Amino acid sequence: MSASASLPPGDEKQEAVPVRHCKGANDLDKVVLREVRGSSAEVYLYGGHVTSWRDEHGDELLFVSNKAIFKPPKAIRGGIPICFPQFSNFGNLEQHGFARNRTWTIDTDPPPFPVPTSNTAYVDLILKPTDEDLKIWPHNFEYRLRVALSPGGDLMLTSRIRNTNADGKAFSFTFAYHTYFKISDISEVRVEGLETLDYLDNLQDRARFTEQGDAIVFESELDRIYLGTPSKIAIIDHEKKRTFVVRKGGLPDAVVWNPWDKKAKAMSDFGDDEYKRMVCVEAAAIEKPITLKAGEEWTGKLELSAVPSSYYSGQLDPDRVIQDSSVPEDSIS
Ligand SMILES: O=P(O)(O)OC[C@H]1O[C@@H](O)[C@H](O)[C@@H](O)[C@@H]1O
Repeated sequence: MSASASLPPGDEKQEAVPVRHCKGANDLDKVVLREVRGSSAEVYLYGGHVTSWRDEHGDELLFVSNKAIFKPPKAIRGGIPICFPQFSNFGNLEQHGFARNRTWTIDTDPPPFPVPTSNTAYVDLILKPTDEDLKIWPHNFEYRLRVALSPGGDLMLTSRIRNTNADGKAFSFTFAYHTYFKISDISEVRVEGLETLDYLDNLQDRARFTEQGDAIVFESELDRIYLGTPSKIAIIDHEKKRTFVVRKGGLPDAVVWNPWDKKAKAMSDFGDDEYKRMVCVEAAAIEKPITLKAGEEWTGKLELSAVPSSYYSGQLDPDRVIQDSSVPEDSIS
């Protein structure tokens, strides 16, 4: 059942095919991945952007705004935008870089890649700079993104970015998988795994603080870059009795963001009350930009699982959450 999406655009009615290339909102190309037990994911070629991840019951796990604009050049509000080659305004490019509003292509012949376990549905995408891109960021690169859905329904994103500069020049970039998780109610959610860490507070000119709480809870706007984080972070949704587990490799930092009411109202592509149903926890490399010499490649991985909260019952101690891993460490870093 493993398959890459080299299939021609087709009709979504043929349900059994695990990887399907078809049309999404506003006729944009998208790829649908289906896993044998019923979970699924959707990836738009616009942005190389995952817009849906559903569990085996069909429950959506990612937040996408009802007001999201599926139309270039605006990035899609929700899902997993890719921030590259710049996170936020850490540089002279547009906010969060340009990868999230470029149209990627399906990579039908990616270079050797660890073979996914059988029954994994996946698609390989590629982004290369256009002449226009090279005017604003004068570096040649090949960005290969694999989006995969495991037989258990875990969503796995692997980014491989190669410096293909012919002039031998190095380049540096910052990066984030800007994941919007769908939650029952922001007041019922806590994020564990970031305790005692230093963070830069985007709401206070990026001043540096040390996290004092047992876990992050939300009572107002929050916009922080946690530094040097463990490879595992848990988002616990008490009302839904569901825990999202974020595992990351090659991405030392983690951004936590909720816009709260005022900023929600200021965003044209976001509903006034939608901040209650989302939280962003973003695996990132920000404080220390990644530098690639000509010919070098960097890999950044994200693995998302959704498990019943009882899975962690009695072991919400953050150290336990971080150390208890069902994924071998070497498969993620
Ligand atoms: O509106 P954008 O460009 O998608 O950014 C959304 C948010 O993205 C977060 O990653 C930033 O920390 C926030 O400061 C920002 O507001």
